[in-house]
Amino acid sequence: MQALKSLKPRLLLSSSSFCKPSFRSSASTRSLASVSNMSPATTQSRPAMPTRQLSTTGGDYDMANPPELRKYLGTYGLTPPAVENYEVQAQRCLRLLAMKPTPIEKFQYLVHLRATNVHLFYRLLSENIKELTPLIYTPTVGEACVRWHEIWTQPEGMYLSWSDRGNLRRILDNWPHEVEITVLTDGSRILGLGDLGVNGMGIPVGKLALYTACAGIKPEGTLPLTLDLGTNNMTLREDPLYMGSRMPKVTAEQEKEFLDELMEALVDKWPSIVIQYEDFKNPFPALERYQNTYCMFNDDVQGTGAVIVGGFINAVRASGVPAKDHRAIFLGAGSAGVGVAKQIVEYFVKEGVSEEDARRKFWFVDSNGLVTLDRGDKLAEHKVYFAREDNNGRQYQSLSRLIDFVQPTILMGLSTIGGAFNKDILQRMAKLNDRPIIFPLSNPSSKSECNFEEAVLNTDGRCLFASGSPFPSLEHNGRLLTPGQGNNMYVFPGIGLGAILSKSIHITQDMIYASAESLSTSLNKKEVADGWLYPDIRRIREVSVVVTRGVIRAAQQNGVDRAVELRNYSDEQLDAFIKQSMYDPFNESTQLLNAASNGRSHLNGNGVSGISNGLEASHL
Ligand SMILES: NC(=O)c1ccc[n+]([C@@H]2O[C@H](COP(=O)([O-])OP(=O)(O)OC[C@H]3O[C@@H](n4cnc5c(N)ncnc54)[C@H](O)[C@@H]3O)[C@@H](O)[C@H]2O)c1
Ligand SMILES: O=C(O)C[C@H](O)C(=O)O
Ligand SMILES: [Mg+2]
Repeated sequence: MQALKSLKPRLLLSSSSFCKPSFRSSASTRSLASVSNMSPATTQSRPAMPTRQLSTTGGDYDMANPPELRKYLGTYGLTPPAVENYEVQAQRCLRLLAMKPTPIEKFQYLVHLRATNVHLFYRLLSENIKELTPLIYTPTVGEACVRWHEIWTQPEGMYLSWSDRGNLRRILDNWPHEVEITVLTDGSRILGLGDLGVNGMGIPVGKLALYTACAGIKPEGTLPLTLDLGTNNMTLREDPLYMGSRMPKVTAEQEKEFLDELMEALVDKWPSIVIQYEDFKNPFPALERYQNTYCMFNDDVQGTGAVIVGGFINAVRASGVPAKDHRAIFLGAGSAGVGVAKQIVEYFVKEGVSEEDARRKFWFVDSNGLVTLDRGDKLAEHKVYFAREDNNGRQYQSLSRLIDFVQPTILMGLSTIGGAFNKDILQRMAKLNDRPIIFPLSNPSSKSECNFEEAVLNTDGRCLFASGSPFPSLEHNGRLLTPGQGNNMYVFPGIGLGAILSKSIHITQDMIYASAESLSTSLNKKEVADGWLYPDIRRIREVSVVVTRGVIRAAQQNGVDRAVELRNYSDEQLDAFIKQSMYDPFNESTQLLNAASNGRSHLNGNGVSGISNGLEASHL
């Protein structure tokens, strides 16, 4: 025991045992250069970078690694002797998961698995995407964020604080990988759970895990980024375990200054980086400010708009009501609600409706009631476009009275008010429509405006339904009904991958719209025949290829692509290129082994370039 105790720290610190050659050399070069450039404030007591502990690295302890690879990696003897195939390892993982009684414990186990064996984690995730996505993403990630300060165990991304301004570029040098895409949040509106400060880190981590699982962006090409700009959440600020700055959220003007510096720093460090904004309370200023300058998009405004249009196109077809005759009530007039409605307007216009008529098909309700021009409060700028002026002075406060007035065909929820679509509301929708379109889109499940069962029971199973969070299938009148999941996870992976592969300068609105249209066409015959609005999530990698192709084609049409050679590819060639560019966790050990045996200097996806001596480098 004593021997083990003294061995472990030595091993953990020993670069010769644990670092692949390239990590050793690049990390030390990086450290020296960056330390000499940094201000004293950022270099004081700077520990050695725990590169090996970042969860986006590693497969070194994979039980599939054969003895020669273990010897090469210096891990021989550090894992049990058996060489196991994936199926055996997966069985162990799934048993371990089953032993964890609660979703948050399963989440924690999966965090651990990712940190210790990233390829196994992604193999497991890609083979069990339907079952595991709810554990690493919505809804469980919501609980994880609420409790991040209690459950955090290891670095998984970067935190940048208000007090770091002036040094952001140099701090980025601490990230040990070449980044292709980042998801960044300021934690100010995490799902429908409010301001969670740096606890919001779970969201970039979860979204980027889906980038890898759904679109094959290699794990080390992803950077989860959380801005520590203060929080107005007093409970967190007063909690001794809270890990962010204990100050009120900075002003909008200060946040703008910070973001200006950050955006410059990100592209200076990684010139081709794709930047996804996520869960900002007020995302519009940044979107407007940066969308024509950087390769960026806002997932909640644009990704959500696209995913909902994707399902909506299919819902409109299934409803039997022509586009021009639809009327929509939106509960919630925030960034997501307005983002969705704006893209539906685009769809209606493409269907031949004038923009003015399309705009007037929407009635928005926020916490003050129907959004009207004469309501007496100062409307936020983003609401003005849809504000009603035809309400004849009436201010509708109640959703049911508004339903009677508008007679909508569509009810969308992006309000964060769990249960707002109650029995009465749903029954009114069922009375008005043969196939009411009901999309309760708030996350996580507890904030969903209704669940699938409530929607089915109160509309005699006639509703066309999609929710932001996943709900189980159910049997109704002898038929198995499966809910659609209108979650931006169907599109953001393809938007990001499309931008990366086409080397786009910007992400244009046409690229976003193309993701929606491509998604709507990605259902297979059975899914269409079964009346599904979205494809089976188990086919998400195939779907992401279709979405990515659409995004690349739109980039080409807009002339924002720099990978101009792709313009000459046929669709089949482009699909093949996309697939071949995708990280495949099942290939990683084989590639590592081949490179180790051949002493080749190139490896895909593992940062192990620079191997020169092959197996001679063994640390056995
Ligand atoms: N399904 C998805 O892919 C997806 C994507 C993005 C956002 N969302 C969800 O949408 C929700 C809203 O996100 P957001 O970014 O628009 O947030 P937001 O804070 O910008 O907007 C929330 C809106 O709800 C309104 N609201 C609050 N209480 C209300 C009440 N009692 N009655 C009526 N309206 C009320 C607010 O006035 C505001 O207009 C969140 O729960 C988020 O998780 C889902
Ligand atoms: O994170 C999600 O599940 C979807 C969306 O981005 C949200 O903010 O709710
Ligand atoms: Mg979001």
